[in-house]
Amino acid sequence: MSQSVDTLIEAAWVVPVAPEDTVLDNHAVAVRDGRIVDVLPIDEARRRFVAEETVNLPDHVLTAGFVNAHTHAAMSLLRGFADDLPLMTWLNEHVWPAEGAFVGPDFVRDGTELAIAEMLKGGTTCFNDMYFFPDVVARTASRHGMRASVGMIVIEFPSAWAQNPAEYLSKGLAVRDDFKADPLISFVFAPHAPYTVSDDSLEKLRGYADELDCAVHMHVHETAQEVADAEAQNGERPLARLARLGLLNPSMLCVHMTQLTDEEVELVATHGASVLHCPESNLKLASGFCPTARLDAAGVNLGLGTDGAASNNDLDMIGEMRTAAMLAKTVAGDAAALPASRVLHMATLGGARALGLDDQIGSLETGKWADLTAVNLDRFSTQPVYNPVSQLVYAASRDQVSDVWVAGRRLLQTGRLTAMDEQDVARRAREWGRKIDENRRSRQPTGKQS
Ligand SMILES: CSC[C@H]1O[C@@H](n2cnc3c(O)ncnc32)[C@H](O)[C@@H]1O
Ligand SMILES: [Zn+2]
Repeated sequence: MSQSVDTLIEAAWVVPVAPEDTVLDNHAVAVRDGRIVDVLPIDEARRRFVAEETVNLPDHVLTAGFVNAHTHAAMSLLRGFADDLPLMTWLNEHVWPAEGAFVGPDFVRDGTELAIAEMLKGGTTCFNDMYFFPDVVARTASRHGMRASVGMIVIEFPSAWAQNPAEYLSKGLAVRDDFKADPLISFVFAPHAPYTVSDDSLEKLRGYADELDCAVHMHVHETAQEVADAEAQNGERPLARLARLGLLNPSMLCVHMTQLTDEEVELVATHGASVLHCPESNLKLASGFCPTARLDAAGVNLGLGTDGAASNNDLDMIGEMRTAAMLAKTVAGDAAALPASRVLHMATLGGARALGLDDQIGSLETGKWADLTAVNLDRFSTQPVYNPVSQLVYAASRDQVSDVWVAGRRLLQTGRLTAMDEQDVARRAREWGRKIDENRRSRQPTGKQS
């Protein structure tokens, strides 16, 4: 007796992510009510299920949707605004003044939409965001059917979103409450960085995080300067400070971590914190190198993120996987470091685990949400296929992503977004670009216009 399902997706290769290192040839994923019902051989699936829709992907690898574990989605409107600068010059002299002038609900809506369009086209089905107006981020993601982990931000300086740390916290918590019934939207605390959040704010935030069993997502040890300044000012390294404040625990997600001693690698591992690696942002800002292979060997859970498009300058998780793999090998001096399957794990289940969503997404397992990405390997550049995971990580490009489902809803179909007006998203991005550029030019002394 056959069972009815909504969708049967048949692919040349299904890579379920868990168990790791598994490739299932000619398999199908059966989806009902947005969730995975089964992963099984195609001929068996055809016998067992009657599907409302069958999608045939004869040259494709079908895997878990990518989890962009650290980004600032709305910053896609600042892509290329300030390049070739180190972190603190970039932030103090360019990004923060521009954010002070332009960031409001409309900027965050349009920037987040642009980011969602780019991420879906590149196979990302969930992003972990840290930005002003988290209410707008949550609303925008939900409206477009995208999964998001939204940051309840805290930073010591006032912005158009909140005036002080207490207001950041209370407004963030109110947004979390507003979205508690939305299965696409979850929340984490997002104190910006050790150099912008006081002990007092971190202690309060930790109290809420413990009470609500909620993760804490923070830029930590991003640059050597950050660590040296903290040592000079307080005689304490930022990671040690977080440990002293009780924040270093399995709910802690440390973004970047380019400056780590062997003892600190052990400290992170023994406290069970996750590390969210953003290799391209670290390379572009010349911030340093996260020792991912050492962290992995120590048992630390690793996620992968693009960071914002203003420091990357794209939101391409396939590209990020390739960079993460290459960089890990060079940093470790070991070509065997972070093989392709491990990097795919970082980009899917590792990120999901960091966000506390690994029982919901990150792998193709019965009962999980059908957040799926299909990549067409029928290109010169990804032939022949000895191992589809190798092709995906080392050779594929994001324009080979053909189809994407979030909670069983097909948001990308043969390369086209089904629930977004691509022209309109692009038009609004261009308008913001013109406005921001005009403002910058009007403030420059004449003759110095670039
Ligand atoms: C409090 S909202 C997030 C805040 O973070 C800024 N930001 C973007 N990228 C980075 C980075 O790599 N390190 C530190 N801060 C970053 C962003 O501009 C927002 O102001
Ligand atoms: Zn960041």
